[in-house]
Amino acid sequence: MKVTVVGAGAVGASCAEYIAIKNFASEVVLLDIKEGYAEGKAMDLMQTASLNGFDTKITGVTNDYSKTANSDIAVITSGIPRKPGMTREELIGINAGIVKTVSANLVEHSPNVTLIIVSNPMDTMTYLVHKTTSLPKHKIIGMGGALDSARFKYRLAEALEAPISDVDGMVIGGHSDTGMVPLTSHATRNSIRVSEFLSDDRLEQVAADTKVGGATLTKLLGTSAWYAPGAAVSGLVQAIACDQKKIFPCSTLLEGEYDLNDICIGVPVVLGKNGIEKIVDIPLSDAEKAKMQESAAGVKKTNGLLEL
Ligand SMILES: O=C(O)C[C@H](O)C(=O)O
Repeated sequence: MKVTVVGAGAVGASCAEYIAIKNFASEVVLLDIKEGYAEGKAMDLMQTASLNGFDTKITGVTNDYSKTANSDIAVITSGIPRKPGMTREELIGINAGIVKTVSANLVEHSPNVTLIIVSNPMDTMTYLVHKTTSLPKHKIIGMGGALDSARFKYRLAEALEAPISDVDGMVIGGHSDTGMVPLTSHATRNSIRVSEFLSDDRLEQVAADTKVGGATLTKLLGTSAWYAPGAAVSGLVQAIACDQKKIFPCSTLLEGEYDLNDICIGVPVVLGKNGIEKIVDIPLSDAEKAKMQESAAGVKKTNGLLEL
């Protein structure tokens, strides 16, 4: 199993590290445009192999896509991160051109690759990859919901004063400060609905804190987060590589599901060796349906800025 990670910045390197530590891939190629940078990160990570007990071979390359040839899965983290006070949508001008070039190069050298898009604004970048590559829709996956759901579970556990392993919950919709739809009515603590433990006001606060999860970290760190994004990507890569058939919310092209068309947005999907193997249509309340439509309108507005 060969995995390429494009972009050796904090998110790309953290993603490569988690993939290696989970020890399911034979090879990870880290690619960056900055001369020697990916090579350095790869060497540093390889020097943790004996300490962390993994056999994954990590190599770094400077912008040489021939070294990514025949990748099974490739992750695109390239582009610029946002600064405090910015929205993800503001990155479209720079990141769209980068994601278009990177995805074309990856597909040229690995025509059967499954792509995972992390660069922001992620739902729009995922749509761009659909519009500009020949890959089938099940091989184009946007990573946002897995991360947002992890942040939702963190906030739920905090409110419940419970261990995170007791908590389950999912965030669908667009990966944006206003577009996320945390499914509070579906969230559980050990199979019991969290509404049995938390007031409506507290649950609303949990949802609000979840939606600005990335912005909160960007303010604290001066740039966007990397550990949870890297871990979330590694979870998707592992589900595909190991044919786990796990359900994650991912951004995928919708053709009628959730009453949406011609848009990539986060919905629950089954991930296995074929990439997205199924879109799971779950029943939503009227309020959740309305939020999903509102979220989709925001994503479509950003998609409208693409020069296709
Ligand atoms: O918040 C960001 O800009 C980066 C990423 O989308 C995140 O949610 O951490």
